[in-house]
Amino acid sequence: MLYLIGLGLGDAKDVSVRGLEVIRSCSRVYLEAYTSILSVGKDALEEFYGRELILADRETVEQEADEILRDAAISDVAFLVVGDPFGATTHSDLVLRAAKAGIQHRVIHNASILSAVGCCGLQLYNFGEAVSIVFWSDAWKPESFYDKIRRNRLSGMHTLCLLDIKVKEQSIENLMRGKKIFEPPRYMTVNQAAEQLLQIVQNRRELGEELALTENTICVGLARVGAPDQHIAAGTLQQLSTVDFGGPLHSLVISGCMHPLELDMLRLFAVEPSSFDQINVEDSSTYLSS
Ligand SMILES: C[S@@+](CC[C@H](N)C(=O)[O-])C[C@H]1O[C@@H](n2cnc3c(N)ncnc32)[C@H](O)[C@@H]1O
Repeated sequence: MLYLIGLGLGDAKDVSVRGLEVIRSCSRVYLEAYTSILSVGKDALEEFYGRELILADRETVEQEADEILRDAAISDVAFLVVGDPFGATTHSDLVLRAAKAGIQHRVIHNASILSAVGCCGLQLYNFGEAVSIVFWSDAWKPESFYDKIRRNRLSGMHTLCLLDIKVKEQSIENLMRGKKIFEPPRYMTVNQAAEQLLQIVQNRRELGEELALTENTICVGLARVGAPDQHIAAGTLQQLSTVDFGGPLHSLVISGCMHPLELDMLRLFAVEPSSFDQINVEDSSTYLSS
């Protein structure tokens, strides 16, 4: 049996009781280590579970899936994912491979950022498509996430922006020389995401486009949700570009049409309460101009 087990978001002890029992009984336990992280780290998890964990990076999961699935038809193998196993698109592939090999699978769910984001006060029912914001490089500055945010805002929907994680990256030089030397991991901050969005707003303004969001659009930054030191701040996109959110992981939400209760909740986290004064909750058409 292949078990996909969610670990939750904040702490080693967020694993469910059933998840923990299965982890302790499996013959091998993999820890997926590229779509999300628990800031407590692998050692703390091993100590709490009383099990050795095998780190599974993107290469292992995508190119050596057969090794993960080895003997899973006759013994139990656990694949641990921070958050919920299906809070990332990547793990359907492992399930499909298991099914093809005649291996049964079971999922033990847990909290995901996709549901925990509701802690900021914006209602989960009012979110549209989630987007990923990737790190820009000198040569590659994609803007496709802006167009998805635009579509959500036109429908009055909020947008959860998941922010890029780069682990085991090689510099072009090391890649060309075939040297397996990796750059330090990088986790996109709310500030970096806001700065990239502000740049796109500026680009679109210069093109004369009607803007889907501006410097003054109300957004929410969330860091380390579920951990004891989680940090949430609500304010304009411009304001969030300078708030210090501390260590990873971070997410950014772009508001859509807000119910008065949602606004009241956001005010609890306001960077500057007066930023919320101009918002007319009754009229969703104001969102294209705010
Ligand atoms: C692929 S997604 C989510 C994966 C995870 N399996 C889940 O269900 O939450 C990873 C992204 O979610 C966001 N994220 C995950 N955990 C977070 C947390 N505790 N606080 C804030 N953002 C988080 C970050 O933007 C991160 O880059």
